[in-house]
Amino acid sequence: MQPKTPIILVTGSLGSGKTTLLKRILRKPQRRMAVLMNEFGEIAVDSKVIQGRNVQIVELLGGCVCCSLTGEFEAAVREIIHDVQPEFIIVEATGVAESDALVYGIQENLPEVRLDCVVFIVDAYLSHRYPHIGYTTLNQLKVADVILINKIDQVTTDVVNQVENQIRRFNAGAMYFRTMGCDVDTNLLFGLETEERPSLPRTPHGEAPLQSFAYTTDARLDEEKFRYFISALPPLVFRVKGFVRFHDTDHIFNYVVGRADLEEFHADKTQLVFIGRHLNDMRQTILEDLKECEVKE
Ligand SMILES: Nc1nc2c(ncn2[C@@H]2O[C@H](COP(=O)(O)OP(=O)(O)OP(=O)(O)O)[C@@H](O)[C@H]2O)c(=O)[nH]1
Repeated sequence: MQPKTPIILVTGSLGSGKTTLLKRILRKPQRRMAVLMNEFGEIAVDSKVIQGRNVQIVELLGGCVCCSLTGEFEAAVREIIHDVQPEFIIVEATGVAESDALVYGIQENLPEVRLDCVVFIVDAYLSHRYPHIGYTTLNQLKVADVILINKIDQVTTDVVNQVENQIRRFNAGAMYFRTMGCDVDTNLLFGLETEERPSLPRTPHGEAPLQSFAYTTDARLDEEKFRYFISALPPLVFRVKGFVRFHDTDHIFNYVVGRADLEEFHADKTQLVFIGRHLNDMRQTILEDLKECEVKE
């Protein structure tokens, strides 16, 4: 059984740092990733070009592939999955005015993929100088799960606060990161790694650090209780990822800032990694709540 291919959508205004983030993600050498772009040739490439009907694929060194859209988006995604079987697809959605339509299209029309995370990148300097938020930006902003306030080296902390406050008015539910050169921990952001990392000492630019912990059990969980538990997770839990076993089915479980996804998949045990801010304070309660979901044999 092949699990769904996760898609990460990277949006943001011109010059905000989308390619910078992509390059950071692509540094993970051992993952097979495909990057789908509207424009071609931004990322330095070396080697063979595969021309399909809907997509032009360039094999990069290190197992990543770079794909440029030449036909329909959905057909291109299918072609990529068929031809290169990536572990992740990253879509740089430059110039996509209707991000909500793209998100809807992915969720409704592409059962072979799972929308993993929608990232929106803000240029802190430009957002301060030109605070008007246009239609495209607003649309991208509203559907984002993760918002990077980037280029904070070019402005004061007060300005960063102002920019963030203005943006939060349109999307209060997203997870915010203040970055220079999009320096987020991409492993955590996109769940590229699943093993437990109990506490992450890096504190980027005065923000509370991300923390994580894992929960593992051989017991099966009561589905209804688990769904309720997830719906009641505090907003500082940014991501949950792993496997969950119910009465008669096993699943891959993914949760990103309020959006949960269960996909049937064989698992030997329930194993979940929680990532968020101030998690160490909530860890005990979360573990106790999960214990309550366990079905007693
Ligand atoms: N000062 C500063 N420059 C940055 C930062 N992040 C990225 N840049 C620079 O900003 C410029 C634009 O970054 P890109 O990553 O190419 O932006 P983009 O969103 O992909 O640009 P388009 O594809 O043209 O929309 C590049 O010169 C980056 O090196 C940052 O945090 N601070």
